[in-house]
Amino acid sequence: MSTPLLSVRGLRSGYGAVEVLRGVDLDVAPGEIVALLGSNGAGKSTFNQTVSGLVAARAGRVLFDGKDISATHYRDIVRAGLIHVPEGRKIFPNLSALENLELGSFARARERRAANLERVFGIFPRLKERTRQLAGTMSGGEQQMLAIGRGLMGEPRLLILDEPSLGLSPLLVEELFGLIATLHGQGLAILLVEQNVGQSLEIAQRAYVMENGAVQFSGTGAELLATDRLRRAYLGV
Ligand SMILES: Nc1ncnc2c1ncn2[C@@H]1O[C@H](COP(=O)(O)OP(=O)(O)OP(=O)(O)O)[C@@H](O)[C@H]1O
Repeated sequence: MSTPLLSVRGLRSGYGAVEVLRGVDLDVAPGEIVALLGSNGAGKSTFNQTVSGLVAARAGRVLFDGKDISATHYRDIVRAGLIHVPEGRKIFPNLSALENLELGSFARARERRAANLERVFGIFPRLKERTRQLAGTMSGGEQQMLAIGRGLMGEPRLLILDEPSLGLSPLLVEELFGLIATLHGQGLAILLVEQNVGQSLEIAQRAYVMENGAVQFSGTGAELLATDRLRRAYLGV
């Protein structure tokens, strides 16, 4: 593998007395889609939040583009180009769609805001029709597009998507995975946390399976599918 864009070693974190991550190792190469799989409560969101600086790392190293960001403020992590689209469509419901998008260039790429807005509208034409609508009144799918669009406004070098297909209709899920493939085609590196295991493995170059705060498996989708226990656990086949 080429020099990783994101390189995580021995990462530990948690909440108060609860230890969640128990020494996680994970890499994402430039331009790679990596799927992060695991059952509910395995620690995937905690991993994303720790890497993004929202939850403090207790031990271990997080290198982004070769620099240790394990103790860096989340704003400076965004400035470096690691942008996290959190689980649950955390948009600002009382701001318009346009204002939500503009907030995406608060810390990074502010001077290219207008050009990036046009780019996001090119990817999500539906958002262009709804710039003045309050984000909280948009449909679930529109809110998810808004959350991803806001992430793209900051010109990510690595985009972390936390369960982007959650609650979307099958047609929208198709559309979303097509979009993720398009972004990848444009050279973007993506860490994709998903419950849609089959579709994730189709577009990801590699996958990690996390259980109880530790990586139990890493390899290609084909290798994961060749492991009976994992195939049964994650695909039910
Ligand atoms: N703010 C918090 N305070 C205390 N415990 C938390 C907090 N957030 C998460 N946890 C606990 O950490 C563990 C891992 O949760 P996490 O959300 O990282 O898992 P996950 O793999 O993303 O799960 P899911 O797929 O259900 O979203 C769980 O036991 C959860 O209850």
